[in-house]
Amino acid sequence: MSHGIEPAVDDTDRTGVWLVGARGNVATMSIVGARAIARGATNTTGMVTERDPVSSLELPPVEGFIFGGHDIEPESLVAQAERQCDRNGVPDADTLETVRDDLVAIDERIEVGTAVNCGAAVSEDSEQLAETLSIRDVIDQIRDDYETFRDSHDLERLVVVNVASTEPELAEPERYDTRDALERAIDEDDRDLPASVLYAYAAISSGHPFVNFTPSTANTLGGIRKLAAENEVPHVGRDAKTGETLVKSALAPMFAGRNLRVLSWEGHNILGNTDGLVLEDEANAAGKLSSKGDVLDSILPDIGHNRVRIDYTPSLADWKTAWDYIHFEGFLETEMKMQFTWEGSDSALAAPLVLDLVRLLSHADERGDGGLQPQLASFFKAPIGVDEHDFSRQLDRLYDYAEEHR
Ligand SMILES: O=P([O-])([O-])O[C@@H]1[C@@H](O)[C@H](O)[C@@H](O)[C@H](O)[C@@H]1O
Repeated sequence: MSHGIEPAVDDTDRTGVWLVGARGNVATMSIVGARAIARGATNTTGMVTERDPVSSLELPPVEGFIFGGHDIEPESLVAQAERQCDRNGVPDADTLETVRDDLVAIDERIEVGTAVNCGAAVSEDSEQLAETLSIRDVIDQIRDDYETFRDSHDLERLVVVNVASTEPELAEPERYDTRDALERAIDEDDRDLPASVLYAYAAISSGHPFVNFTPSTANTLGGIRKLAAENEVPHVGRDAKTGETLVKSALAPMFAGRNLRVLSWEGHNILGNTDGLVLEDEANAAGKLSSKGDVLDSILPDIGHNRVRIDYTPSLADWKTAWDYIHFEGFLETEMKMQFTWEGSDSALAAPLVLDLVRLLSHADERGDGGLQPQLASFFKAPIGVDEHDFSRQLDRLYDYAEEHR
């Protein structure tokens, strides 16, 4: 039995983290971050689970995480991390050196995945599971990869996290609203099902908690939600709230609370990483644009004009800039303006949340709490099954949960 190179903190608590899109920016930064924490090369700033009251829950230590994953990107994890270090300065060169051997070991556990129905922007120049396989065969292969990983590392639990590029939206998702309809579609080799659904189905039908960090369809399908509820498997999503939308969901309640009428809110996002490149394709961008825009519609139902743009600016690499212009009206019909600029390292904002979500879903799984996890809504732009978008109210739910279960 190989435990890989990473030290486990406690042999009875070995949590496996299976990243779909394991060589992408967010996955690479999550792995680098977890291993840097384990090796004492960085601290846990940015992790919600390291702050009271959430830190009082019994959560698996990040130092004990064992990583594996799927990807269609053949270039190694080390090469990805080196590129991020050179282009973005994150991680810095010293941190990268500290975790380099870990990355080499983890890279050997990354299996070839599928990008079926992910659009040309994602699947060009990739290595993929053979297109001749049936949908059922692809699911079986994915499940096999999960189980081999779990068994060979003697894992207590395996949490699957989708951090792959955003897929185009699935047309008529209500076709798969029941478990029967979804399973029949799989048996009939329905070629409309996208990769995220296959990964989510493989995970949840095998009893593995699932996180959808992206806007892709995955566990939002009715059939998958029913399967998770019936099998009591915890799952959560979708589209992590890391930057501009995080600020919006904290700021918009202020306008609502003071009865200031927002006439227009323009949000312009520019970034130069692979996510930005994929989102150049209109079909892939549709889901992201709607989860970013819907937050304001829900907090400010009488908003006059609400628009979000995302543009690819290659030279910015992973440094995402958002410029928001808010035109609003106050007493005596006085028109006023507010603007803000957010400049964030896209992956460094996302990575600690990946680690938090693995810990929190493991906690739910350990307690036997299956199905959706509404206490985790603050992590997402479009939390499945939760209508509340106000960041501080969402956080209250998490804090109440932590107080109750500490
Ligand atoms: O969280 P946020 O800054 O509003 O939204 C962001 C998107 O605008 C961006 O395109 C994507 O790359 C980020 O991962 C994140 O989802």
